[in-house]
Amino acid sequence: MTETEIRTELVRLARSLHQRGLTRGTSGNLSSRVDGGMLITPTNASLGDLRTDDLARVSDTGEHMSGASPSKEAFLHLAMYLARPEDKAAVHLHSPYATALSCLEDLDEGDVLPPLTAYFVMRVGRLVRLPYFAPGDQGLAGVAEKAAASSRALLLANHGPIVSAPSLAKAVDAVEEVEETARLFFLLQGHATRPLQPAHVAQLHASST
Ligand SMILES: O=C(O)[C@@H](O)C(=O)COP(=O)(O)O
Ligand SMILES: [Zn+2]
Repeated sequence: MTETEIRTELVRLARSLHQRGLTRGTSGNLSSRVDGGMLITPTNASLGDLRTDDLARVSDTGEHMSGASPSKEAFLHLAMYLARPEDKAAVHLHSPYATALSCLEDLDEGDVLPPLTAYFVMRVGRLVRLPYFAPGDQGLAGVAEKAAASSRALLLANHGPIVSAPSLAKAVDAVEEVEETARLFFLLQGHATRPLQPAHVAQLHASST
């Protein structure tokens, strides 16, 4: 993709997420890798109302190179890319069900959601909850990088999900699947539930490699 196409895609998908209520106000941020760094949405801007020229360019080492002031979570996107060199895009949202999940007691921190559907297993795999850090706190960088080495999908405690993937379309698809599976998780509370069996999960992993 050319840089112009990447900019157009970032703006289009940011607007789509915002219009569908997957993130509200000025919450959330999206990035795509480009030569020498990444393009990322600006800080304190609605994802529903961006123009291609608003995007910030940030170097691989975190310097703001051009464009608007970058998201305060730029360091977190860079941490995902450091841990997952094959990934080229990352999306952070405050989507309601995943954010509600991030606030629950008594979760398995390393594997927050059960494998309810094949789509979740194929698109997300495993959702890992990280400890609470205030938005923009760079103390999260090392923790996120370590967790991202084994999972593309992280849930920031009392905050929301961040997911990376080899393309922006795939990262959006995966973060939407995190939200949908969190919604199913809440819908199923109080119902005897039968998640996929380990053999089903192993088969899905084997057929997707
Ligand atoms: O929750 C926050 O404040 C940030 O994580 C966020 O979602 C939006 O921050 P900016 O991208 O800096 O606007
Ligand atoms: Zn946030």
